[in-house]
Amino acid sequence: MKILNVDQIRALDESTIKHEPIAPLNLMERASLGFVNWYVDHFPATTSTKIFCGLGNNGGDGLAIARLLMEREYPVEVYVVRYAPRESDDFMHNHRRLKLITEDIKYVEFSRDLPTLRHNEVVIDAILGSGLSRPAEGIVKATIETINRAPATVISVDIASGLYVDQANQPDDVIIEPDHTVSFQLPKLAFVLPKNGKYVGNWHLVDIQLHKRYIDLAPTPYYFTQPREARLLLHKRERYSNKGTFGHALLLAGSFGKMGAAVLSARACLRSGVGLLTVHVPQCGYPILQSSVPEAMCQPDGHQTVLTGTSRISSTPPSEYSTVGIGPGIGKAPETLTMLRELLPTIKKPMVIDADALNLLSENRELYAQIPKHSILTPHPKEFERLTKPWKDDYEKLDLLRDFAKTHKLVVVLKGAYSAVATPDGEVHFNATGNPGLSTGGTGDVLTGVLTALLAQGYDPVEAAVLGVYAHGLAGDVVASQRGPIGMTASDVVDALRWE
Ligand SMILES: NC(=O)C1=CN([C@@H]2O[C@H](COP(=O)(O)OP(=O)(O)OC[C@H]3O[C@@H](n4cnc5c(N)ncnc54)[C@H](O)[C@@H]3O)[C@@H](O)[C@H]2O)[C@@H](O)CC1
Ligand SMILES: Nc1ncnc2c1ncn2[C@@H]1O[C@H](COP(=O)(O)OP(=O)(O)O)[C@@H](O)[C@H]1O
Ligand SMILES: [K+]
Repeated sequence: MKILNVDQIRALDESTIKHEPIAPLNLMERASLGFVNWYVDHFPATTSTKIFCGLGNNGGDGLAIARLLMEREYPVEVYVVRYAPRESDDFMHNHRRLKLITEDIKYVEFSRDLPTLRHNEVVIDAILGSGLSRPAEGIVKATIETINRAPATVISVDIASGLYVDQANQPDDVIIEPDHTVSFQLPKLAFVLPKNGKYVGNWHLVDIQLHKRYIDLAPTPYYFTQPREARLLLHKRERYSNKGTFGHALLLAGSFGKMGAAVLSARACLRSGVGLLTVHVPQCGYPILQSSVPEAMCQPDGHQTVLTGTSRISSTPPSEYSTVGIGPGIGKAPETLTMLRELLPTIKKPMVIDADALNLLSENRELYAQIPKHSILTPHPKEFERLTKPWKDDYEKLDLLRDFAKTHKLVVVLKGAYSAVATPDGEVHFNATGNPGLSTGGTGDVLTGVLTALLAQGYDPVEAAVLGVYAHGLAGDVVASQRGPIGMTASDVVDALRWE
């Protein structure tokens, strides 16, 4: 699913109006009805509902929503925030229609006009939408602050008032902090950026049949991966297959005190369909890996506690494996850096690079050029900052991410809520699955195992990253639904991996 920018969203509305064709007012009615259908599904008709409307089309939506809810006998109060002398045409039209069914529309010009908001009621925020062009001030600001202080449940129409669709807000901007955002048809970039979490709440999309052809043709670097789209990437397992069909992966992982990372990663790799797996670990990890992951072959390093790449029992060079995954728990010993330095130029196929392998790279940036093209790197934000530089906001971080992936021809998975998969072509695919239960040690090691398995099976690296990140997050969601997010462990995530 595409994520469009604010100009495209406006053009999409216009294209729908022109090509369907549909009158602007009827499109507003459709959007408002979409919101109301969602609302009716979530809140009973006894819910005391206060709707705050601005003077633009977001406010017009609010007025139409008020009328539609009154027709359904919800106890509704309407407040029009009068911050400007002029209203939009569609606002005016909906204002007239609402006046036909109620005399009781309240106007907020001064703070004293604001009502008291209680915990058992719902506030619908239709003050400002995608037309936001400057920070909230005056009575708009006072209204937003009052709503944010209130114990009521808050639902924003389309986007929280005060939040920009696709550009950074300033730290002192006043923005609605909703419990839910109900938006129209397509997600907005603002919804998937970590710093905006409290200005979005849980977000939901209602389909208002905007012009499909416009969406299909609209150029954008940003996508949001839906379950249907991720599942389409899954390769079928052929009936006449054998373990050779699904590749032989080499995983370089673990060091003294961090063998758990190797175990988790290896288990996840095996749970993700790899044909054969060899894990190269320091000698101290040999008995651990052999006993806890019997399905994997284990190759002890020449060194007792860290990886050096040498092995007395190995005759197969890393370049001969279907793919190589490196990083979980390896530490940053000088011998391990030497191993990485020697390894990279020999590998000609995309590989997976995570954790301390990324940190070693960031401390030795001359190695960037040696990373096999289209390899998958899986930094969390701190690791990504080490690989690049600090950013001032999430938008600058996104630019850095796209730039880094393009410049070095890599697939970069920037992990977190809505993990972002950046491609060598400059696209970014945000992931829909996952939850805060995954914020626990070892889940990143699990992801490395998953991605290594997919590359070994011959998946295209971008598809491997999009599908792997999706399946990893989904496994986290399955665990959260069974035992709640708080008690989730990385081992649970491995066990919940499913490929169907
Ligand atoms: N265009 C369409 O066909 C549709 C639009 N829809 C709704 O329309 C909204 C966009 O409508 P508008 O473009 O009128 O935008 P808004 O409703 O966000 O209002 C923009 C108006 O407010 C002013 N403004 C911007 N920032 C302000 C600030 N900080 N303080 C005070 N005034 C400010 C602008 O100058 C402009 O006059 C969407 O968010 C959505 O809710 C929906 O009804 C779906 C269909
Ligand atoms: N709040 C969250 N919502 C969704 N996914 C999350 C969240 N927090 C963490 N994750 C996921 O959990 C994993 C954590 O990886 P990482 O930070 O490398 O942990 P570790 O180093 O402990 O293995 C990533 O895949 C990340 O996307
Ligand atoms: K709003």
